[in-house]
Amino acid sequence: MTILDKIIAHKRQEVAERQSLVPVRRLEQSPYLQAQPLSLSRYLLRDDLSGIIAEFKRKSPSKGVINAHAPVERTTLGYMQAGAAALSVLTDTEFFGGRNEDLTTARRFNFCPILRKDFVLDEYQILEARSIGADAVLLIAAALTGAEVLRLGRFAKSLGLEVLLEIHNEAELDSALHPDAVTLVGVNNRNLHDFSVSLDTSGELARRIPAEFVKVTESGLTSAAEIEALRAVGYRGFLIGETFMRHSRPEKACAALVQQLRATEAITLM
Ligand SMILES: O=C(O)c1ccccc1NCC(=O)[C@H](O)[C@H](O)COP(=O)(O)O
Repeated sequence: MTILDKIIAHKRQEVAERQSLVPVRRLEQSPYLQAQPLSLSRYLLRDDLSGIIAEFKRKSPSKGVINAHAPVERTTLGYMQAGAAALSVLTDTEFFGGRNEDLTTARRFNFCPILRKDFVLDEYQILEARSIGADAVLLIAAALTGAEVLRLGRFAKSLGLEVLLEIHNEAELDSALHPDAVTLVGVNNRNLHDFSVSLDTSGELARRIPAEFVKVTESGLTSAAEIEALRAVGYRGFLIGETFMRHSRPEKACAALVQQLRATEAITLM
């Protein structure tokens, strides 16, 4: 049993419980449903932004507690001020120490696309994502069938949310890539069996992802040189969590990385 299997088993139970506590009609009353979501893909394609999706995560299965004290407001606002193009907020509690309120707080303090980072299995979670102020959701190919990606992706689209499809290999790409439902493809560099990280995964899969999808590289990124190397093979989004969150002031670590990127002159107008 992989860590993903464990997370998914727990999530199924959690979603069933939550649905009985917070019915769909309550989610539908959220004021965020009246607002127009921001486009994550458009922000990542902007040449005047860094392409960094800065993540707020307190702990993870691979690293345990990373940062239990950073406040969501100061961190996410700091990320934006530092030059991140978008935010990712972990809302899973059991394995990542997040909560829905973290995303809502980030939403209140920021005007940029926000990805709800969670383990989506059901339409309910997508409506919930919209109701807490998210602009995009993650669908993980390793946790879903191709038909489920299509169904959930279409539902997300009907609510105005973009879908970032996460893959680890070619087989997942082939089974889950539905142009009708997916806008961005994220290659996760972390092997969920042994937690090893290899940026070669992104390097190797880049040319397999059709040009119409915005390419995002996820996990294990630590430097401007790595970002530039992956930008050169077509990536426009760079999802970074731990490299920032392991600092007591994650937003300062983000600012330092954006500075390094600026020094390479890859970002012309920032
Ligand atoms: O981070 C983990 O340990 C993990 C384990 C199992 C499933 C997902 C996991 N992480 C979620 C993510 O995708 C990362 O938080 C994200 O890509 C950022 O990665 P990093 O920059 O390495 O924190």
